[in-house]
Amino acid sequence: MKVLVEKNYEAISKTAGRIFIESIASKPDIVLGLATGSTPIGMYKEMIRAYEEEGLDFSKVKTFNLDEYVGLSQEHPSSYAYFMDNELFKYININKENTHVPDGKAENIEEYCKRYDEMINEAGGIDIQVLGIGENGHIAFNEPDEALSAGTSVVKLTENTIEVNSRFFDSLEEVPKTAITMGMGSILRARKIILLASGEKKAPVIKRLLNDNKVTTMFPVSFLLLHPDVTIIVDEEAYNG
Ligand SMILES: N[C@@H]1[C@@H](O)[C@H](O)[C@@H](COP(=O)(O)O)O[C@@H]1O
Repeated sequence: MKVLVEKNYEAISKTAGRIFIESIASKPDIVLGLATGSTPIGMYKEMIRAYEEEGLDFSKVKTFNLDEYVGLSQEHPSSYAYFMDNELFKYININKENTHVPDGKAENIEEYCKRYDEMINEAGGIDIQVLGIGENGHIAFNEPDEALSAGTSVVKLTENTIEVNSRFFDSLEEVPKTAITMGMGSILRARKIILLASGEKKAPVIKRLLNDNKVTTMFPVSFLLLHPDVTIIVDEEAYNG
């Protein structure tokens, strides 16, 4: 596991953005694994800047997002599909058909989850995956539990996650209780993984990840210890607390 400690949020966004920009430039039909949450927003801004100022071409890029709330349509302002459109897709020349965010309104949701993993495989697998991290160590929506799904599945969100994510909704009651998430296997199959963390609230989980040499489903991010190509990019607050 490679660890890069940067001064602040702006610096982690620039470093992560640069890795993505260079990857896209060297493989124009790259498959990106994308994440939501506040952390990757600065990195997406860097990618938009590279499109505007350096002419970075997204026309052949394919993307797969990690997760989506069950029950929210793509037009819902708190949905992750809406987030991706407004933080990245609408500013770059990506072909909308090449972007995939799990469908929170899918009719046969179990079938749909299986199909989502197949779609990733059919696209050639994820070349580079960006991840944020929850304050309880979740990645995507893989919450601490006795068992974690290998493939994409529907999961129950913890009270903690519902509360933390309520800032993106008008009220706590509006936050869906379940979500579709890529599974640990889907994530670990990505060829390269970049984990981003910013701010002192993330310091306890980053400390645990870097110091505990143990893999446990009760701390989902610990599965990254098994992956051969993970880079953790953190700011000083997330590193030192
Ligand atoms: N499902 C997402 C995760 O993918 C994300 O990593 C996490 C952290 O979000 P933030 O970056 O806002 O701290 O939030 C949500 O729960």
